[in-house]
Amino acid sequence: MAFTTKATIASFGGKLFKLSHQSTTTGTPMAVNLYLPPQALSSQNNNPPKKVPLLIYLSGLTCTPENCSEKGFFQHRASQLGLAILYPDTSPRGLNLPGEKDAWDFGEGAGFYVDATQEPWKGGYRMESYITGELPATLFGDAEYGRYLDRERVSITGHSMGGHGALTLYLKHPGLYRSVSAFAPIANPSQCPWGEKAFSGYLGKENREEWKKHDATELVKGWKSGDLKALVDVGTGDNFYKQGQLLPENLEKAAKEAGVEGLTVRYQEDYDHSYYFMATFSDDHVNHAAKYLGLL
Ligand SMILES: N[C@@H](CCC(=O)N[C@@H](CS)C(=O)NCC(=O)O)C(=O)O
Repeated sequence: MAFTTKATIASFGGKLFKLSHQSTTTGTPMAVNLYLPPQALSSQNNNPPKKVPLLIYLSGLTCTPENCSEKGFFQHRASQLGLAILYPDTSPRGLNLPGEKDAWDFGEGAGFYVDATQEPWKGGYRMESYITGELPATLFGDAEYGRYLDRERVSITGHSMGGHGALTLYLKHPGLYRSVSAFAPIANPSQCPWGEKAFSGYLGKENREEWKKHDATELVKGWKSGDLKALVDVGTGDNFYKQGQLLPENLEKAAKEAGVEGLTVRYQEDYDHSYYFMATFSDDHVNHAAKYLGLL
């Protein structure tokens, strides 16, 4: 369903639009933020306006579309290059399922970008279908916003749970995105406490084979689509990294053993899990996407 525009905010010469739409995939209203750079907006009277490529940013646990729009600083470099950014939500909200709000790492704010197969989650917790299907289809088809966007040039990035989402959706859907990057991703969720909890709930405790289809370290072993075009940053001062929630080394090892080229993992000395880390390296991640989107 078409978007309702809740707010329009000037940012780095472009505009951030706070949007909402009724999703048939989740059965709920979904909030999403869209940043249009100045290059798109200044051509709004051209017929058609200049179409710019799109970077989809998937957020981490507890987040809404606001966190990264406000303090990730992606808009800074995106405005210079002419790149739109889409900030979706991290789960459906308002389904009022039992236990949905009991924990910060499961349920609301923690959809893990999978389509749940287990009750009571499978009706609405369908974030993989939402992010890869309904959301881009709605956006590119939207009379107001779709005309600025080039649906053939899309890349994906994300943080933590969203880094897991970016990597797995990229690996599961070859050709859908031109490149991928991730900040502090949950890189091997089948082997860490966050992933075990989420996959047990959404996919079933016993269905470990099913878990592998949503695990970047497992998926990379079957990658057959050439150079990976993947950039990953992890801070060595990140407590979640130290606790073994992220496991980027497992992803690196799996890619190496499978002979998959094009994965760059950088360990950034002292940086933590926060947006101080994200904002420091967001220019690099926008540049990475821009390279494959024909902007650099
Ligand atoms: N609520 C958790 C932290 C969750 C967390 O760090 N979430 C990250 C993504 S995994 C985030 O972006 N949080 C929102 C923020 O920092 O603005 C805790 O208390 O330890």
